[in-house]
Amino acid sequence: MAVSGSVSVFGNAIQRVISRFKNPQKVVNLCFIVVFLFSTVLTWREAVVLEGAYVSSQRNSLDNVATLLDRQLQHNIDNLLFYRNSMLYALQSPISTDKTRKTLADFDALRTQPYWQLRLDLNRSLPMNGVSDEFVNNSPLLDRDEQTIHTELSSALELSYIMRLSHQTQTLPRRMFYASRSGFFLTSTPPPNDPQIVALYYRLVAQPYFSSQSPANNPDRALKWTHTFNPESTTGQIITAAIPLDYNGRWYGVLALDYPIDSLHTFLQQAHNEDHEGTVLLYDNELNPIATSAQSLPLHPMFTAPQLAQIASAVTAAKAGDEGELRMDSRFITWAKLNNYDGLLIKVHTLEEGVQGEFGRISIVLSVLWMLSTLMLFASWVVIRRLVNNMFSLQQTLTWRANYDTLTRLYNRGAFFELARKLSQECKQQAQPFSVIQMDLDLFKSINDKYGHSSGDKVLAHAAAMLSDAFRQGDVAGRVGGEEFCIVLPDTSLEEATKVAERIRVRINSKELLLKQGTTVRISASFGVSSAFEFDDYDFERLQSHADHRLYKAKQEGRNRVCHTD
Ligand SMILES: Nc1nc2c(ncn2[C@@H]2O[C@H](COP(=O)(O)OP(=O)(O)OP(=O)(O)O)[C@@H](O)[C@H]2O)c(=O)[nH]1
Repeated sequence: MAVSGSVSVFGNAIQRVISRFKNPQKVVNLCFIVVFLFSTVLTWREAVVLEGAYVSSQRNSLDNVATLLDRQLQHNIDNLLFYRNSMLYALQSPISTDKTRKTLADFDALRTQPYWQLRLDLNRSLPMNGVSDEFVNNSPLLDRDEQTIHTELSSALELSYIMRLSHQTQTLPRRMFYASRSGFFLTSTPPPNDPQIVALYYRLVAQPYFSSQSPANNPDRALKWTHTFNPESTTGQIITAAIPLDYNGRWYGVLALDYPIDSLHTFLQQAHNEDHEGTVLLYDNELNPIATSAQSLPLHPMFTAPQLAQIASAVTAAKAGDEGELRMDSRFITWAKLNNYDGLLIKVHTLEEGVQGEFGRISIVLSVLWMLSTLMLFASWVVIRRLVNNMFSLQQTLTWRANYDTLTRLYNRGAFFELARKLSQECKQQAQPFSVIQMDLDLFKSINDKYGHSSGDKVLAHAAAMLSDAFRQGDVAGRVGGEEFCIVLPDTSLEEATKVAERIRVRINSKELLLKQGTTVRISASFGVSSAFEFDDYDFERLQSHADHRLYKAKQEGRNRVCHTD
């Protein structure tokens, strides 16, 4: 009982709210559109936050690799600078010992040989490897200066002790060397004493990292990175960091570190090990791929020329250490410019990897939730819309039934009296004539008795239709009793109202009505007409009473007639 009570209270409340709006369906639609938009905006907001987190995670992942690589490179560069300082100190104040004297004497003895090696103390130092005076003289870049060669050799000897001490096991394996313009070199991976020395020295000074360190090519005397092709390397490529050695205005040579590509591959694989999603690639400053965290460099280029141009334009304005991201076809690209290498790291995250990853799973759940809530919203919209439609049409039916007579479709007594009173008062205010016609079907009881009640109903509906067709717009008719009708005619005199009544009478009486197959009936009606002007009274009830008296008179006088006098 309590439940049904609260349901009906709720129903009434909804009905009251709905009745305030002319078109409740529109209100329901609007409400659901607002809820739909609200839930979509919320989901979209979640998606934006998720996207931000995804971008940050991609950046962090690349940032970790970039930091590790930068830290390692920084360590190596620090070593390189330390070696250069050692050489500079040695050039400033060369040490003269038995060993240096022996080294210089050996050099003087061997300097014309096509190749030579000074193996002073191999347990504590690295061998010095050199080429002939002739070789040096044939190259415009090289210069065996008699004034400085001995000082340089003794300084290089000191460096060879330090280099020998440096730890061999590195996180990022590399080769350190000093290539002198005076025709000798020192390397952490010394060659045997054979003709190979000439080829090695030639390759060292022929590579771009050497010539790029000349005062003309490197006026700032800064560290430079180069990416060169080395046919002896398994991958054919090598990355080199080089700095010039200058003293007293003379360019002595180049101190350099080079990294085999394999070591960079291994480094990237280890650095990117924790993050299983995506591939990290190291590119040089001309956007050539160098190394990858994948098994090997891709056989086909990862990017088309326009895509590379897009990356290049994003990176051009960036400073060292900057990072950014780009969307390319179905891939998400994150890039980071390294602090200690003139190139950049690029992380490629494909859509497939993204979908399988954590963010992909969350995005799918979010999309499914949004679709489910939208589906449920749509289902409830259909139900509520139907409910509201039903309530609205029910309300309209009830409202109609409260005011109209269902049989004749004319106003019922209550609604008619209310309207008639209103119209009479309006006419009174505007001093217009106002008339009332009272109509009653003749001998209607006999039709009921003879043909049945349903036939009687048919006659009543027919008479009402005749009535409705006959009066003018502005006139109002109602069923005020069983077979009694009343018509009010605003702005109509008694004479005009009498004519209207006469017209209705003729129409009703002129047509045979088919009651059932083979049975027709001709009906008639009597009319009483009254007017406000003749009584100087606009009270509707009194005017109707006058009209009713005259109707009675018409009945008395033989029915089927109009009476407008007492
Ligand atoms: N079929 C039908 N009959 C109705 C309805 N309302 C009233 N009546 C009948 O209408 C009849 C009216 O009869 P009376 O008032 O005696 O008048 P009459 O037979 O029309 O005779 P006069 O008015 O003197 O011409 C009654 O028999 C009522 O039962 C209705 O809605 N349907």
